[in-house]
Amino acid sequence: MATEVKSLNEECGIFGVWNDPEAAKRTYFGLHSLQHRGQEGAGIVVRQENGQLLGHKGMGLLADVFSRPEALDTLVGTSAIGHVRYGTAGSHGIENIQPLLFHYLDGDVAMAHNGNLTNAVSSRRVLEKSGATFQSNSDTEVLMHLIQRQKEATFVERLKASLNQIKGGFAYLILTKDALYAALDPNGFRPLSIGQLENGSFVVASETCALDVVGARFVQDVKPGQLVQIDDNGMSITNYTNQTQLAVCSMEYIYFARPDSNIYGVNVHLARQRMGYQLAKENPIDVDIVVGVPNSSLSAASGVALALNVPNEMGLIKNQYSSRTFIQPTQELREQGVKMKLSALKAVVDGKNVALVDDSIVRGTTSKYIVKMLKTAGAKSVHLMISSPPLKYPCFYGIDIEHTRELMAANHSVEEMRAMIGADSLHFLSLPGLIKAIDLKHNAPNEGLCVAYFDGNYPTPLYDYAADFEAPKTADERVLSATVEMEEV
Ligand SMILES: O=P(O)(O)OC[C@H]1O[C@H](OP(=O)(O)OP(=O)(O)O)[C@H](O)[C@@H]1O
Ligand SMILES: NC(=O)CC[C@H](N)C(=O)O
Ligand SMILES: [Mg+2]
Repeated sequence: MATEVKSLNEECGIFGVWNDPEAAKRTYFGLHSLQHRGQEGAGIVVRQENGQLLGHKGMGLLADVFSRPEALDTLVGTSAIGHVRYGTAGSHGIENIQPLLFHYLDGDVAMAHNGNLTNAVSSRRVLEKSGATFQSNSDTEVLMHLIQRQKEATFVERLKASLNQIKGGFAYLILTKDALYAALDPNGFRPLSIGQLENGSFVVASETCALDVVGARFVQDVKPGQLVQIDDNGMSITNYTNQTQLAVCSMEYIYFARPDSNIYGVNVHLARQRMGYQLAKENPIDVDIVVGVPNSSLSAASGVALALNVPNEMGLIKNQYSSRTFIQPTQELREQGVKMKLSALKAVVDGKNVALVDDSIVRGTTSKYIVKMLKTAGAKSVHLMISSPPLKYPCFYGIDIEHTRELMAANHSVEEMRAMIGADSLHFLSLPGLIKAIDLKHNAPNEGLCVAYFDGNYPTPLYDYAADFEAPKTADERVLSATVEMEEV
């Protein structure tokens, strides 16, 4: 399967609007600002005047999917939802591109989902046994079939009952002829914000950067366990469950979200800057310049430079046209991908001791290559500073972090990693340092953050994933298994 060069894969972006004459175009602009969250495919569904839903979707970037003006012009209606996808479950084909659209006798339903359900496979098995026929093979669709099987009288009641049956991470937007619904999982793993346009219409989006782009005023974040209903009477918010505890994904702050977004009132750029600041306070190294790895680490690099009191220099350039490089996932081609993406500035790094700042190490491909590149460009020494703790555990709630076996930090000590990467020193931000830097101050474990990728403490049971979950081996276990393998030879 062809895959993108990126090793930390994005998740999905969702956007919805109710009662706006420019619903489809508004959704297009909102989705455009969420493009960083998913590049596999995109789609928009509108509610037409007769109450029926009409959609257009395709593979690739939003601008490719809507490259012909007619595609957007035919989506006439005053309410819409849209989606940009990076798949976490099911195949990567057109059948799983969202919004998913269903036609029933009592009305059409469309849904867009960011997150990953942890009980989708087992739920689907039960649903199929009782006669359900799925149109896709992604986890998202399970919710629709659950809704159809509930006995309650109203759609809202059936929806609430179904939301209590799905597990894992989800931010859902659901469009019917009567309303736009937004629902967030009981841990609030994924961000979701409500805004209001000048004409009074409500919009809902994965990130606040999408509210800004369509000219909406921020109203509030959707909270864990909430169901928001927006219709011609305005907006109402209820809870479909009271068993909630905030555990918003810390990787949103570290890497995924756009720097101009705010999640639970915390600006992403400033949080990254504080991560860098804290990282340098924990590791006060002696260098001449700080260089951030573009783009996602530039905020953290500014914080490192501030704390070390040395210049923050542009020692690396990112080719802005390389992000769509789909290649076969071999290590050699991955390295070629980094080469196409980043170049060193000899004029800046020659003869310098460099603090190189990146937000994370997944496989180590980027770091290994950049350290080599900076040294080739004349850097005297390269000290790699990572503005998050070592990534050791996979994510099951909606971001596609590789399997344990591919995570460098799950399989090697920090000193082993340093040697493999070829850096003069290697430093990570501590977990308490990360929590302090994000500064959510929420009354929940880790101040309301999910940090399972770093400490393996998942806030929920893993359901369908529990059996296959491979915890990283300790150093002793690694030695033991290597010995067993040798004996077997
Ligand atoms: O250790 P690795 O396997 O190389 O993965 C880590 C890198 O991946 C991410 O960047 P990415 O290249 O995905 O995108 P970015 O340009 O948005 O930072 C992350 O910011 C690190 O730089
Ligand atoms: N990255 C996501 O949020 C993906 C949503 C959904 N699980 C899908 O695979 O389509
Ligand atoms: Mg990067």
